[in-house]
Amino acid sequence: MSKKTFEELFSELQQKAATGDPATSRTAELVQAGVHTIGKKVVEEAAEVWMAAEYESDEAAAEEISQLLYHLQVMMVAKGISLDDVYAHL
Ligand SMILES: N=c1c2ncn([C@@H]3O[C@H](COP(=O)(O)OP(=O)(O)OP(=O)(O)O)[C@@H](O)[C@H]3O)c2ncn1[C@@H]1O[C@H](COP(=O)(O)O)[C@@H](O)[C@H]1O
Repeated sequence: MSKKTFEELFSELQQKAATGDPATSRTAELVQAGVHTIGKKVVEEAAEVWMAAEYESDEAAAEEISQLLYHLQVMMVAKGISLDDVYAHL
């Protein structure tokens, strides 16, 4: 299992969005597709978090949560929203 922090993933995604090939990078593909496509993935993953938390194992819920966090970060990158922009509201 790969392990990275929220901040490390965000840096990686910024790099992928800037220089990644949409044919091989999911992040570059999503950023190219745009906010509408990313928004649908955010909603889909949020629903999967809810279902996994209610009906599946903690491990399954954790995996769905990781996918939601990934798609939220992709949305941030696509919009040019930084970690500090979000942390300012926490
Ligand atoms: N953490 C993630 C990550 N989590 C989720 N996903 C994507 O989200 C998908 C999960 O959503 P679904 O189960 O709905 O997948 P799907 O049904 O195939 O999705 P659709 O194509 O139908 O929309 C996975 O198949 C991945 O494509 C991720 N894709 C990439 N990362 C990490 O992001 C970094 C950059 O990745 P690339 O941009 O692909 O190089 C790497 O460190 C990756 O590990």
